[in-house]
Amino acid sequence: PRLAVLISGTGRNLQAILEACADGRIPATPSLVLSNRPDVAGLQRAADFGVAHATVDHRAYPDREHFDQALGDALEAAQPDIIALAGFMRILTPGFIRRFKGRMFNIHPSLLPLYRGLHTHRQALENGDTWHGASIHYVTEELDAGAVIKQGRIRIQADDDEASLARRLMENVELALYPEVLSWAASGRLQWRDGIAVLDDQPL
Ligand SMILES: N[C@@H]1O[C@H](COP(=O)(O)O)[C@@H](O)[C@H]1O
Repeated sequence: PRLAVLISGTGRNLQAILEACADGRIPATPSLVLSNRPDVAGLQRAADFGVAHATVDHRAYPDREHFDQALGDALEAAQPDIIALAGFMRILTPGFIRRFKGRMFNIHPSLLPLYRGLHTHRQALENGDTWHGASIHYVTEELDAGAVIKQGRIRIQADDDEASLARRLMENVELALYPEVLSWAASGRLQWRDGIAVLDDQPL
């Protein structure tokens, strides 16, 4: 299968995904990396792996609909079977989501359904939570509300601040979580059935 990845910045999740494709843990071919921001570190990571990459700059479009149309056309041209949003920070329109629904995943840095949207680390700290985590879910029209496939968690430490919590979550959870789920999707073990995530024929 062909895998496309959408990014907006640093690309640490992208790096973990491309490494897992390169060593066979994800049985898929990365066919395109798309960014909505030019000159971000993630694009250089794609270049280092020899993966096709491009920018569709959201600032060049009059509104979300026109941007999403262009983004969707660029994505479709790469004929991806699987699409991974990895630190992609644009809210996508329903029209775009319907175009790719059932084969599009996102990583969100919270234990969904807790803390949809932004500032998840800050909210977990402000609420005095014991646990914090990340979730891989299918992308649907409602933000961060698609079927959750897998989560990983860490215990919040007394001396944690937003930066340390984000770093520990990335290192201890996110970088392993996404390659595992994408290996399920690429091997055909994971399927989308009418809004439900199904692994090895068992609803999750
Ligand atoms: N959606 C969130 O944005 C961050 C992106 O980091 P990177 O993968 O671009 O380094 C990650 O923490 C991801 O969960």
